[in-house]
Amino acid sequence: MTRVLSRPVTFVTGNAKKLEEVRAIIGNSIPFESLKLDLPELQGEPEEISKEKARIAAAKVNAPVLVEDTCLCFNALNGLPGPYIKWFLQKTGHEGLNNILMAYEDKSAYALCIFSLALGPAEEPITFIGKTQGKIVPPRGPADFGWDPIFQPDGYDQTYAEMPKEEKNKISHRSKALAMVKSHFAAAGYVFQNNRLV
Ligand SMILES: O=P(O)(O)OP(=O)(O)OP(=O)(O)OC[C@H]1O[C@@H](n2cnc3c(O)ncnc32)[C@H](O)[C@@H]1O
Ligand SMILES: [Mg+2]
Repeated sequence: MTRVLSRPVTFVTGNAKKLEEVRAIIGNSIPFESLKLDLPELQGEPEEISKEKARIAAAKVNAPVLVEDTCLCFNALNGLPGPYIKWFLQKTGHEGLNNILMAYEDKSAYALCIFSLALGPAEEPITFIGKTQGKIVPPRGPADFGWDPIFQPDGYDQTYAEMPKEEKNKISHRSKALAMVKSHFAAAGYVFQNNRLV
């Protein structure tokens, strides 16, 4: 069934680095616009946070929106800091995050990216989850994107920060979630006119 929407999909984020990766990964496969907006940092379970973020964004923009929320989860801490990683990173830095894990032998962690698509303010958001397993290490590589220097994905000698961007974008939590977003768009029968969903 063809879905008729009167506005383009807007990817809403306050994070320029996220947007850069989303642009690189999506390429031309989904026409979208972006809007820089700092949405509230919500509490709760990761999927619910992402959905609620989409509802808030759709109400603000009054259009179809795509948002994502990223978590960094330590297995030794049963998934924390998880959605609260932004504040942990801001307050304790890479060193503090490593120090927290000094109390545990298990340094394993996973990066979680949860996209939510809300076709309008009144519509139930659809979620797409990407997960990449790895471990927390002392920082290596450029420190220009979040916790990239301390996350070393399984099967690699480099941290996310040390990898060429194209390499990270092949295996990252974000690219896995976006692969599902792309499949959804391919299967959903949305119609694009002049690069807009109509
Ligand atoms: O406006 P939004 O999209 O919410 O952007 P944000 O920066 O607030 O992002 P989150 O709420 O999802 O918080 C995730 C935190 O993890 C960081 N982060 C997100 N994706 C990352 C990635 O791929 N590599 C490293 N750090 C990342 C990001 O800078 C934040 O500090
Ligand atoms: Mg945020």
